[in-house]
Amino acid sequence: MTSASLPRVSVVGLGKLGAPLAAVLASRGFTVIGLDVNKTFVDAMNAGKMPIVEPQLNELIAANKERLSATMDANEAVQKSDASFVIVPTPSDSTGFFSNRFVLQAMETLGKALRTKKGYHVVVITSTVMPGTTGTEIKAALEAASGRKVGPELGLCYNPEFIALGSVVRDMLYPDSILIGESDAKAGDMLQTIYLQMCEKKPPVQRMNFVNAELTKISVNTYVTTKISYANMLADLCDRLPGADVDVVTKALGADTRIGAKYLKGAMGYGGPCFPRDNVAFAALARKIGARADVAEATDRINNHQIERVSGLVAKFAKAGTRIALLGLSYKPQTPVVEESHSVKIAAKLADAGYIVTVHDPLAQDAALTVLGEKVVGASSLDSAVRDCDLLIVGTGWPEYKAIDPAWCKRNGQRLTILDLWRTLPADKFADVADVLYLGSGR
Ligand SMILES: NC(=O)C1=CN([C@@H]2O[C@H](COP(=O)(O)OP(=O)(O)OC[C@H]3O[C@@H](n4cnc5c(N)ncnc54)[C@H](O)[C@@H]3O)[C@@H](O)[C@H]2O)C=CC1
Ligand SMILES: O=C(O)[C@H]1O[C@H](OP(=O)(O)OP(=O)(O)OC[C@H]2O[C@@H](n3ccc(=O)[nH]c3=O)[C@H](O)[C@@H]2O)[C@H](O)[C@@H](O)[C@@H]1O
Repeated sequence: MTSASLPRVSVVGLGKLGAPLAAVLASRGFTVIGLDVNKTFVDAMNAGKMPIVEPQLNELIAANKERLSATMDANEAVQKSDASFVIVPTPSDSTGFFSNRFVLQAMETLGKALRTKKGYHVVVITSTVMPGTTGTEIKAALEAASGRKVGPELGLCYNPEFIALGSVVRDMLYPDSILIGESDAKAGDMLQTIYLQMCEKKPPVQRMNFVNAELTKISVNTYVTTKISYANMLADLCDRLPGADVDVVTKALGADTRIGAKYLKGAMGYGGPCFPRDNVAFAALARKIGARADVAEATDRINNHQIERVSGLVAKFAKAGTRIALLGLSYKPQTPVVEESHSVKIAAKLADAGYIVTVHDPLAQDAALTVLGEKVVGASSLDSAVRDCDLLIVGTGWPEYKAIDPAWCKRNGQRLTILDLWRTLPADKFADVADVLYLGSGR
């Protein structure tokens, strides 16, 4: 299709997910206008450089400038588009439910703008929302603000993304499948057309009603976290069984196609802005409506237990007052995000237990220090962190740490203990100077 024959798209919320979606759509020929309440992001998109760490993002924005713009004016965004993707935050509340307050604000501004727009428009909710809310409060807010009924003149879809930070662009271009919850076939057809043009390899498209799509989104994340906690439960077992090695067991397990090898590494727990909260939301929903969610609840408990598991192990090797260097603070490598990071939680727990903790991260050190405050000290460099400690912990498996020089680990007549939570360091390289202990293997 030519750009002129494609639907024009607006993306509401130019954050970690919205900015890459806008850039990927523009790179596939769509004319895209971004809308955000944050002027910094709008200006940055117009200047061609977003302050978001995501591979390929700024290259795509720069290469597709002529089809990509951003505004703070909802009227402009609505007038210049046929479909609006809403990707605003849905923070968890104290009960574990996601709050729709930003989505409802977006319905209000989009709805008002739609009052003066002629012709068909589809509103697509991409933010993760609680099952049962697109067809109720979100639809009601859109209809009230726009003065239109969802139907022939106004489409509504729930269309979550299954992308992981650090590979957002690739995941958008090559998704396993596309999930569309639709108000009616006309709305779903337009969204399917957009995806079949946007994705490099045409994915299967699963179309359904809103609630099934909403449930599928949090079920995928909840199921995957179950796999991770299962692997961590195995790792805990292997720690205590002489000769056992969790990598050997999970490799064999994953070879069974009913199980599969992905997300089955027995190591630390899962963190980040999505996995922990989606799992908790799933369980909270089940409890609210009288269903059971024992698996999700156990998954969360095992995940939280990983912090105790590591601090218990540290206590075996080090007394309070010991200088510990903790390397890696982001919730996974290649991102500055520290939300629900196990490493950050471990750093706080060790500091509270009286250890002297120095932390290092290639990208996330400042963000982590904002959370940890003065409990810990930020390292001035990787080598100083390694040289000036009595116990070294590799908490997040950044590839950079593979290059640690064994000479930095030399201690006067003593061997350094290294707890390598993700089995990142090549143990043999350190054989002369340090004992590298991997979690998940019986010693
Ligand atoms: N980041 C991720 O890896 C994924 C996020 N999600 C979901 O996507 C949603 C957004 O997540 P992120 O992009 O990470 O959030 P983010 O916080 O990085 O970005 C959200 C953006 O929305 C803007 N915004 C807030 N209210 C607005 C409004 N009324 N109108 C216009 N813009 C508004 C903010 O200024 C911000 O730029 C959440 O529901 C999240 O659960 C889903 C899958 C993956
Ligand atoms: O709903 C979301 O927002 C997204 O959440 C995750 O994406 P993300 O959090 O960016 O990152 P992942 O790479 O999946 O890692 C999540 C966490 O799981 C951990 N993990 C991963 C794999 C594994 O075997 N074990 C394990 O603990 C990682 O270290 C990390 O802390 C999902 O992978 C995406 O499909 C989903 O769209």
